[in-house]
Amino acid sequence: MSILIKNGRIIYGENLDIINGDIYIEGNRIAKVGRGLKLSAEYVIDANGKVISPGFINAHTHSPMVLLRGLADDLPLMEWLQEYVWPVEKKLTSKHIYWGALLGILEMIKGGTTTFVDMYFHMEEVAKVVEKTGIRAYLSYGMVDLGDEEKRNVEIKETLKLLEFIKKLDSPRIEFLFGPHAPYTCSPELLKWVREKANETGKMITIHLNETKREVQDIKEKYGMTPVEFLDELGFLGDDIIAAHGVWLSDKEIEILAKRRVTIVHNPASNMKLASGVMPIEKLLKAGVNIALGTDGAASNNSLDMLEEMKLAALVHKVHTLNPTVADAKTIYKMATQNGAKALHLNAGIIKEGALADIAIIDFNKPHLRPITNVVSHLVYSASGNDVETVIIDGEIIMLDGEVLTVDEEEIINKVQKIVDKLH
Ligand SMILES: CSC[C@H]1O[C@@H](n2cnc3c(O)ncnc32)[C@H](O)[C@@H]1O
Ligand SMILES: [Zn+2]
Repeated sequence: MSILIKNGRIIYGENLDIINGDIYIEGNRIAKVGRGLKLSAEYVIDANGKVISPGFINAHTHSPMVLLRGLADDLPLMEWLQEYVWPVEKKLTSKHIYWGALLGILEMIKGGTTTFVDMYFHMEEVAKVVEKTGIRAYLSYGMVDLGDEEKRNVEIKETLKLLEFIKKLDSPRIEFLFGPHAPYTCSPELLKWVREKANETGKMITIHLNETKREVQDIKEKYGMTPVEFLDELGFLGDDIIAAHGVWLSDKEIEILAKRRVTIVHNPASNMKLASGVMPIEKLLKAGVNIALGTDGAASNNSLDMLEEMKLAALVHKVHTLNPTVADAKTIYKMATQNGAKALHLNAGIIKEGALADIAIIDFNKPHLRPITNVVSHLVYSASGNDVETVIIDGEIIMLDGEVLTVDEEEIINKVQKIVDKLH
C-alpha cells in the first residue's frame, strides 16, 4: 500500500524539527518527507491543520488489566496487589484476557499508541488480538516463582509456550520478550535461567525494578544488596533489559544502569497513584540512562493514554524538585517516542526516511490546541488521546478520522461490560 499525507505539520527527525509538508509511505516504511511531493498514492490523507507525529511507544503496560480498572483505587502497591489485584487475576480465563486485551489495545490505538510492551498471562490471547487489530507489540508472560521450584518449572513452561506461539505466528508486528515479574517475586535461579535463555534466543527482557521503598528494603534484607546490585551480581543486566519504574535508586545503582545500558521505563501516573514515589529523572538523565515512558496497567493509572502520561511526567518532576526547567516538553516527548524505540532496538518512534511507518495524526483544529505556537509543547501540555484522529501502523491505516478500522468498537465495549459484570 502507498499513502500520501499532505500539508501537515510534521515532527521530523531526532531533534523534533517542525516541517510543513508531506509524507509518502510505501509498504511499511516512510519513503519520502518534503514539501509539495508530486507522487501518486493509493490513499491520500489531507493533514491541513493537523500534526503528524511518530506513534507513541507505551514501553510498560499490562493491557488486559483494563478489566480491573476502578477495582481498587487509593491503595499502596503491596496491599493493592496482594489483597485486590491477585485474587481477581486468579479468576481470569483466556476468554477474559482476549476481550480485555481487545479493549486495552482499542484504547491505545485511539490514543495514538502504535507499539506497546506487555506483561501478563494467557498472552497467546493478547498475541491474537495484536494480530487482529494491527498494532505492534512486544509480549511477555509474567513469571512469578516465589522461590518454589515446582512453580518455577510451570513458569518456564508457560514462557517457552508463548515463545513458540509467537514464532509460529510469524508476524512482523509481534515480538516475544521474557517477563520475570520482579526481583521480589522471582528467585535467583529463575532470573539466571531468563538471562541464559535471552542470550540463547536473542530476545529481550522486561521486569519491574525498584518500584517501592519497601521492595528495596526487602531485597537488601534477603540478599544484602540493593535490587540493581543484586541483578548485576547475577550477570542479569544489559542493553536488552527494559526495567519498569526505577523509583528508588541509589547513586551506585544509577551508575550500574548507565554502565549496563539498561532502559528504565517511567510510569508517573502509576507511581503517583500507588504513592510509590518519584523517579530521580535528573540523575538518570545526567548519567545517560535511556528513559522510555509507559502507562503501567489501567488498574493503577487508570487509563492507557500516552499523551496524558507525558503531561504527568513533565509536571511531577517540576513540583517535586521545585524547578520548572526539569523534564522539559521535548525531553518528555522523546521518552514517549524515540527512547521507547531505542529500548526495543526498533527503527520507529521517529519520522524520517527509512523508518517504520508508525504514525499518529493529531487534529489541532480545536480550541485547546490553538493558536499553534509550539507543537511539541501543545502535545505534552494541552492535548489528550482524544485529539488523535488517524493512526498508521506498519504502513497500514488502522484508525481513520477517529474510527478504528480493524475491530468493532461497540461490540468490544458491550462484551467487556458483560464479562466483567459476571466476574465480580
Ligand atoms: C505476572 S503478570 C504481571 C503482574 O504484574 C502485576 N502488576 C501490575 N502493575 C504492577 C506494578 O506496578 N508493580 C508490580 N506488579 C504489577 C499485575 O497485576 C500482574 O499480576
Ligand atoms: Zn507494571
